[in-house]
Amino acid sequence: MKPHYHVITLFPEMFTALSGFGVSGRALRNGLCDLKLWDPREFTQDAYRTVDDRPFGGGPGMLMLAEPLDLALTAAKTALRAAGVDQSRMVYLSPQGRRLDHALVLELATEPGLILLAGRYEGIDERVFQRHPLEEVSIGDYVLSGGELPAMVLLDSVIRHLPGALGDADSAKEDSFADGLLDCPHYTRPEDYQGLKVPPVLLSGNHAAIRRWRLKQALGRTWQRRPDLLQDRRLSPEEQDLLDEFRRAQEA
Ligand SMILES: NC(=O)c1ccc(N[C@@H]2CC[C@@H](O)C2)nc1
Repeated sequence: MKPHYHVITLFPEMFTALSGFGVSGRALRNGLCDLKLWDPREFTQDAYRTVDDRPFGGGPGMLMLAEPLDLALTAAKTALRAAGVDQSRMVYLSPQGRRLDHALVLELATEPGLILLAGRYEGIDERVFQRHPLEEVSIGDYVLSGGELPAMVLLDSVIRHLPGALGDADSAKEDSFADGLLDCPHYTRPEDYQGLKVPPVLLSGNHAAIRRWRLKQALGRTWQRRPDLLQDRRLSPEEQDLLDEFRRAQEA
């Protein structure tokens, strides 16, 4: 059953960046999933279609009003139920959230429905969280002007895991983070670019040696750049040997 992704956003046109290009665009076009955008402004009842107001207690900027968000979230839930999806995970993108990582992406990729709330201004009225079981998710420790780009980052990474989204060739791209390591270096034609050569093993046709070389490079890079990832990852005897080889070569 294809997953249904619903996003509450004041700027639905931004989402052509996801729906109009590449892997995510093809997945949507091919019906591997669908995307529905809900503009809170459509759920206002005043003549000025007001979606924001000043914060109680003072302070800079504006906040998104609870009512238009509450009505839009409820509309999305109702649409999902009509499509046969009873329980959808509801996510609010914010720097206060759980960090998005491979594990969370895999979890979200199994959901038949997702409702994402992309905020603007300084944020949203807290009472929205009392009306809806929103989980907060962050794509990193920095502040953005809106939740739309984080929503698209989340959806792009999730869509890549849907069956059929990636051809077999591309799915290798997932392998590195899937096995808890950084990616190895990549090379394509020409064999000699401005005097810079391709590692001979990659031209050897010896697939066992190529696999080992790539694994060694991935282990070495992870050790150099993200040793924290190696904390949580047991190494096989072969992997330990390859990493030792890499480190000895570094020290030589
Ligand atoms: N790091 C992140 O994932 C992130 C998410 C949202 C965001 N900004 C929005 C604008 C107002 C409020 O809704 C939150 N910034 C950073």
